[in-house]
Amino acid sequence: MIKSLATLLRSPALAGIDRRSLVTVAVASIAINLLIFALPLYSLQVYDRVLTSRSLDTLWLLTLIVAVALSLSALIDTLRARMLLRVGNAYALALGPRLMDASIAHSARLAEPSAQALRDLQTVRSFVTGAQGLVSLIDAPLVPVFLVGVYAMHAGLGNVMLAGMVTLVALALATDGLTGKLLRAAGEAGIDAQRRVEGVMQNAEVVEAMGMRTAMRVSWQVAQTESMSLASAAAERAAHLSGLVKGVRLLLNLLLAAAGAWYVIHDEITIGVMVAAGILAARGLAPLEAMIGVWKGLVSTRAAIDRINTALEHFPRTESAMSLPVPRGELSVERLVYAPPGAGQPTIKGISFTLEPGCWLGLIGPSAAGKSTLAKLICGIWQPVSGSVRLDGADVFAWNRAEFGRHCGYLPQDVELFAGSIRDNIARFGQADDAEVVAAAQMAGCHHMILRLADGYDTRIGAGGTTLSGGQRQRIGLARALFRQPRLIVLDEPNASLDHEGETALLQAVGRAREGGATIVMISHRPSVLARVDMLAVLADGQVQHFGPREEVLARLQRPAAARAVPGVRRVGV
Ligand SMILES: Nc1ncnc2c1ncn2[C@@H]1O[C@H](COP(=O)(O)OP(=O)(O)OP(=O)(O)O)[C@@H](O)[C@H]1O
Repeated sequence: MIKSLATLLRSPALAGIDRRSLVTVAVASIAINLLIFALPLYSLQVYDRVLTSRSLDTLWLLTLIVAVALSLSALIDTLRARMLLRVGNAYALALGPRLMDASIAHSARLAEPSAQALRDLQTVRSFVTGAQGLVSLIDAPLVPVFLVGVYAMHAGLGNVMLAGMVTLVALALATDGLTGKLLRAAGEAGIDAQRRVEGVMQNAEVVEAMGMRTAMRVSWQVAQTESMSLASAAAERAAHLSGLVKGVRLLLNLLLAAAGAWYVIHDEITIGVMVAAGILAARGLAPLEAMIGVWKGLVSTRAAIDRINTALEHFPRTESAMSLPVPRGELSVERLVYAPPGAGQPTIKGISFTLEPGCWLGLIGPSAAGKSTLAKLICGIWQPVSGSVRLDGADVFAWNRAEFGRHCGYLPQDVELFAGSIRDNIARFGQADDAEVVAAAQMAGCHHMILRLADGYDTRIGAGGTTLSGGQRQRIGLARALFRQPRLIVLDEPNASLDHEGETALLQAVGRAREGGATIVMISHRPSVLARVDMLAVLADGQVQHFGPREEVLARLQRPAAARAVPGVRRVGV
């Protein structure tokens, strides 16, 4: 048990806990508990000395000393709570950025939005800082000190307390055995219900348009009810055990009083010892009772720590800290193989090609050919199973994301803009001169469109802000991709929502980026686009069917047999 506790404390999820402050908290706990000894010692003196000597001076002096000791104990207790608050907050602040990175990587690589690890971080923080958390457990290791104190007074009373301790520890273990599994299952079911809610809210328009509210509500209710019934079953068992614990505690008090009285009657101890031992035993057993009280929190915190560890293990910092020079833009895709996580079959099956800097590649192929997957691999979002994508010889996946991002512009198929101003979105939420933002917008052909909005570049989008049309979003997304003229530009169906004017602006922008030496990969089936590219790649079933200069590939596609071999390419109609 101690070994597993040590492993837990060393786990990456708790790496951000300030150990030195915890040692201070432990020292404070020892001080609090030692000062508490003043009360039984006071009773001992008052019952055995003061009452017999009837010395009021001694009584006042003793009362004053013990009052100071207890006040000091209360003060240290408050400071300890404040320190735990600071430890918890510092922990969340220290681990938060890494978990945010891991959550983004998780969501991007598994294409499954998940902020669970960040919620788990708050669970651990609340446990460390809350009154019903770590502070309830922190006194538990000092229970033996109280036991020794009671034994020092009388072995018989010590035995009664030891029996009480063993009973309470057994009840704690029973609580774990009877409720732990249920609580963990309830937690998982709760997370599942939460995921469903998030999914529904993200696609609320679809739900409303097609009257799917009832079906979605029922699906959520099923998960929610399961979570609630598991939690209720656990709570019911815990309530029975809690009643039992209270009963045991009352019985122990009675037993201690009875045993004390027995020993007093047999002249083995004084009344003072009897009262002092009762106080010591009660204080000593309290942390064990508290431990049972916070068991639910303990189980959910343990599960949260496990999930944080998993998130950190699956998405460790694999990026190189090495700073690389600005690439020229030579893109080489080498024997690239990719299979989605959990899928047996690869969706990219050994693709290889090279693009010179300043080359514009058009990527075409039927639906589900793997075009978007290839685009994500080229941007280093997903990790290949084997092979690599290299920009100027450096593996894009291993490249430091922040640094690689400066050289890469990416426009996904579903353009997502973030809550914030249009300026922030174009500037990728970093520091930027106004001139740079305007230049990117002008290049993407959306400068005038932005100026026509109520607050121009300061127009807020997202929650509580303006809702942009699909075409407007796509143009701002393009400006974001072109911001600061990256060396590699990957555009996934960038003209899907664009009108003729928008498409002309897009082609001009990409043409200018090419003139500036950027390497461009563009997925599109529009003839107007394909007429402008330098190279053309035709993808089918995760493989390159044709690759080469545009004219050459188009000529090959004109042959009926070739076009038949790549279904969907016919509609290019070039
Ligand atoms: N996150 C994912 N998890 C599992 N499978 C995926 C994932 N993303 C894509 N796939 C699968 O990979 C294959 C290629 O998908 P991809 O989106 O790359 O095709 P595409 O050529 O871009 O299609 P389209 O033209 O329809 O957008 C498909 O079979 C798809 O089901």
